[in-house]
Amino acid sequence: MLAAAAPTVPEPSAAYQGRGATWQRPVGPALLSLDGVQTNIGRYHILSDVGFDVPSGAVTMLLGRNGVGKTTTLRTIMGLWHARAGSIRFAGEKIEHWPPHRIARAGIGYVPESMSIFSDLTVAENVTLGAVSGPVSQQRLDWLFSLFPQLATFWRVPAGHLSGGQKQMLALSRALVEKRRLYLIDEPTKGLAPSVVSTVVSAIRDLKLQGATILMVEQNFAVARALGDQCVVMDDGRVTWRGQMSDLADDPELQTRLMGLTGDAA
Ligand SMILES: Nc1ncnc2c1ncn2[C@@H]1O[C@H](COP(=O)(O)OP(=O)(O)OP(=O)(O)O)[C@@H](O)[C@H]1O
Repeated sequence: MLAAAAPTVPEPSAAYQGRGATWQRPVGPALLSLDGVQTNIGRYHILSDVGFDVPSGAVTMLLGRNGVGKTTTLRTIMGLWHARAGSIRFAGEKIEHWPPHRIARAGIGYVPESMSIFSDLTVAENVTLGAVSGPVSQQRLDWLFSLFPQLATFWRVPAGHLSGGQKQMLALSRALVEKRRLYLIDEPTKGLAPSVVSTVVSAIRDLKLQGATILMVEQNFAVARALGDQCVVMDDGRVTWRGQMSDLADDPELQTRLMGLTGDAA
C-alpha cells in the first residue's frame, strides 16, 4: 500500500493557473518510445513487456506499487541495465544498445533515486560534473540558485555534509545544470520533509513551465497529480495502464485497482 500523501504540494504559479484549471498542456510527438522492453537483473526477469511513449514538452508520471520495475525501467532507458529484448527510441534513434555516457551526451539527464552524489567533492564540483557538454553557464547557475538558495549557501562545502533534503536539491541540480532534451527523475520527494517536498515540486514545476520533457517516478500521488500530464502505470514488470493524469486522478476506483491507493493517498 502506498503511503498517504502529506498536503505539501504548492499551488501552480499564477501564469499556470491563468490557463484555467482544466487546461491540458499541449502534448507533442513522442520524444522517447519504449516497445516490448525486457530486462533481466542477473537471473531474474524483472521487466517482461514495457511499452509506452513519452511525449515532448510534457510530464509523464511512471507509477505503480513498490517493486514493480519503475526504477529498472529508468535504468534500462539510461543504459545502466541492458534491455535483452525490445526497442528504446530517443529522438528517432535506437538507443537500447548504447552505453550510458552516450545516452547522457544525447541529452538525457538522470536523477537516480539513490542521488549518487560525490560526498568528498564540494557542491560546486558536484554540480559542475553534471555538465556533460561543456562549461556551466552563469545564467543556468543563477536559475538553480533561485530554485535552491541553499545550494549557493553551501557552494564550497563537501556534499557529504549536506542534509538529506539538500542532497536531493543537489542531485536535481546536477541534472538541471544543462538544458536536456529529456529528464528522468526517480522519486525526487522520497523521504523528504514537507517543506523540502514543496521546494522540489516548485523546481520541477518551473522546469515544466519552460517546456521540458520529463519522465518521473513518484510514489506521492499528490505530487504526481500536481505535476503530471500523462501517466503510465506498471505492475509486475509490465505496463498495465496509460492515459491522462486527470483521468486517473479523478477515478479513485481506478487508483485502487491499479496501484492499491486508498482515498486518503489520492
Ligand atoms: N540489483 C538488483 N538485484 C536483484 N534484484 C533487483 C535489483 N534491483 C532491483 N531488483 C528487483 O527488481 C524488481 C523491480 O525493482 P525496481 O527498483 O525497479 O522497482 P520499483 O517499482 O522502482 O520499486 P520502488 O517503488 O520500491 O522503488 C524488484 O523485485 C527488485 O527487488
